[in-house]
Amino acid sequence: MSVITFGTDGWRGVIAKEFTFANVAIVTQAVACYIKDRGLNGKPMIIGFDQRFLGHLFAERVAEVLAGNGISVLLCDAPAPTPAVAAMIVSQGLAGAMMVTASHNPPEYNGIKFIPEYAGPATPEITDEITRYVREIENGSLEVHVMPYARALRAGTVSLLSPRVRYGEMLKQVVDGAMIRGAGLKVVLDLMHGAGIGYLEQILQELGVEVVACLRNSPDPLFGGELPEPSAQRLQELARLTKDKGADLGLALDGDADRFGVIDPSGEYVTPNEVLALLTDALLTRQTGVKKVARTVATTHLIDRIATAHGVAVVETPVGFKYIGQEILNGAAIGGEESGGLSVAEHLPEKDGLLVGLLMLQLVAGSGRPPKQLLAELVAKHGAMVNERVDVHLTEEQKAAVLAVMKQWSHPQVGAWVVKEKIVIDGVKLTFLSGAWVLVRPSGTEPLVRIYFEAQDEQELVGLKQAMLKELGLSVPAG
Ligand SMILES: O=P(O)(O)OC[C@H]1O[C@H](O)[C@H](O)[C@@H](O)[C@@H]1O
Repeated sequence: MSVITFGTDGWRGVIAKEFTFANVAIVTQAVACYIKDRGLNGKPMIIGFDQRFLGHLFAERVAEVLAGNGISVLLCDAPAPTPAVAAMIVSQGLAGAMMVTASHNPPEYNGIKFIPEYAGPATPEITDEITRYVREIENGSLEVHVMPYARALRAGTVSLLSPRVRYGEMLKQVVDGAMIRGAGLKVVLDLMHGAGIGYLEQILQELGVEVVACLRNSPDPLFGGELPEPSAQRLQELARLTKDKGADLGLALDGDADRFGVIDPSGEYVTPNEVLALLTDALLTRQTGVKKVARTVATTHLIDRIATAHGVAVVETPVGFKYIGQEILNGAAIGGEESGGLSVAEHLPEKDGLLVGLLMLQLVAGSGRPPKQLLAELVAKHGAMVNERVDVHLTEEQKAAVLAVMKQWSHPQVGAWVVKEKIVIDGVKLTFLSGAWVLVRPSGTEPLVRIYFEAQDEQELVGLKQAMLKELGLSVPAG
């Protein structure tokens, strides 16, 4: 069986096991076939990579195969954020991008994200097409074409570029730089040894924001023994420093800088759901004529309450920014997801952790209030929503059993909760008359089942969680 499959966000594998130079060449050849099919091979492609082990060499392998197919290549001269690479597609009118990254996966992983010419994540239709080419290459009916790297450089088929300056300019066009500069803000950063190194600090400096401390600001392919994931649990040092240094915000990025982490000056973690709600409200307050916003099926319904209050529609998508990106292309002014992805139509249909940092600074600068205070005001207006995600490690059999229970769900109630609707756009979601909901779905990036809960308060959340886990035959505690 082939080890090359595309999950929620690209192809990922363990380095030297599945993620080998040979397999990178196969995936690249398949992408080259797709590009040629679309008649886009007259335009260059950009290749980026993050701080992972041998990232630059895997990127060179990608360059050799694209060059072997007669496609000109702009290769990043250093690790770069995924959104900076995607931004170059727009700014330079490119055929697409290939980003060598495994995002927040453990250090032994690497991967490839293909970003087509619309500058957002590839849709499943596109990755299915690429997978068909992968299979043809694997069974020998298509060949991999290679131009050795040194020759491609000499011939000018491959040239090096740094997206930093141009990307910084694009970001600064989306935010109100004068407002941010005028507020004299201080921040603490946590770059998690990732691709945001050299990018976020520089852009903040250009915007007159003082970086009082910067954690994990050096390349480390082992990520200091942790996952490069900006979750509450991994941002404790950032939280402590943000509070101790009297900073206005703590900002973090994931391994390839497309996802964000935000800390309130009180040292409290601001969840992605909360950030999405705050930024959706800010955008809908600032912009008139917005028709719709987008969120995934796993994301807080507080967004719906905010959008409804502004007379704006909400589109619910499966999990994965590839779906949100399509909605942004189709007119959603802002879109985001619970796992820490967000972007706006004025920018890119690709999630961008740096953009979120700047938008949060703009929010604090404009309101003069910290995120948690702004959230309290939102809750006072729209009612509270509390949420939790439980990630459960299960055997394949247990996983099938849990998903089957949900698929076949027909009872009118879960414990005391009366079912309003069963939604099956990704896993199975039950919404309840109380306004609470639960979603059960297999992860596309990790061997897990994710169970998401949302309720009006902690007490309802705990009760619903107990009732649902009991129905699923799971005695798993939260967290
Ligand atoms: O829940 P999963 O299928 O594991 O996906 C979790 C997340 O993985 C990646 O970061 C994708 O870019 C996101 O769009 C997705 O939300």
